[in-house]
Amino acid sequence: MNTEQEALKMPRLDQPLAIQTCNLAFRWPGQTAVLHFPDIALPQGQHLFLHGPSGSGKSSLLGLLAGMQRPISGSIKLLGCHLDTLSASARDRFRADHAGVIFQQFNLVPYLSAMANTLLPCRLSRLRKERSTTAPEQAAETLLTHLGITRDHWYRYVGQLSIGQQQRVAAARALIGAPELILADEPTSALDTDNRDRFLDLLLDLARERNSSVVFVSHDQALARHFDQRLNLEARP
Ligand SMILES: Nc1ncnc2c1ncn2[C@@H]1O[C@H](COP(=O)(O)OP(=O)(O)OP(=O)(O)O)[C@@H](O)[C@H]1O
Repeated sequence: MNTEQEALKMPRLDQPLAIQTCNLAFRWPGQTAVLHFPDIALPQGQHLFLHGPSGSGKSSLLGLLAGMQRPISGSIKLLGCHLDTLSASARDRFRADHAGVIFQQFNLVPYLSAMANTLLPCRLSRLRKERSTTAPEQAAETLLTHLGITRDHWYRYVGQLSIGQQQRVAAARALIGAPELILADEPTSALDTDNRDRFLDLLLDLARERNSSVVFVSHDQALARHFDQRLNLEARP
């Protein structure tokens, strides 16, 4: 795969790197094609725009950074931890403690309310619960309110919410407990331009408040200007 990395802002050398990858390659089980990825060096608190056409490997790379898959070669260092050397369960633990993931299809639990979905990370990770400066319920209320989910929607099943509302609940779930990393896969694809820009501004403002590093996947070049760094994956033959 031909790839190109364009740094809009050079990493500041006085900031520790939140994400550092080197010579990453990955092959999906049952496939012969190997995906090769450009190196990432993202300082803590910076925001990376991961861009490329459909099939270029954006979700695959995000899955590697989230520890959901393991590379066939190369290294991934997150917050100083060598993720690629950990077992699957240790990677799950690391993700629960340190990463808020917004999936392309949101992956909310349909039989739980917006509030219960938002609180899940604090139930799964003591670190996330303790990092919250207020009680988790209060943190969830604050996040849902910031993200425009009104009180009358907090205790509804997420299946009864609109796609845009579900997306914002997924963002609240990712942000609760101030994880150091936010990994977001095309979270604005179902939104019109106005809502897309509003959602992105909110997400990045909240990430900035928490000094979270963000990797944001999108095929929409217009969003690149909001980010510190940009990584382009090129079309695969
Ligand atoms: N679960 C999977 N099993 C096997 N192959 C997969 C799987 N997911 C993705 N692939 C393959 O890996 C390659 C990269 O896919 P990926 O979903 O990472 O691209 P993408 O850039 O995120 O695409 P899109 O913008 O359409 O979401 C494609 O050839 C795809 O067919």
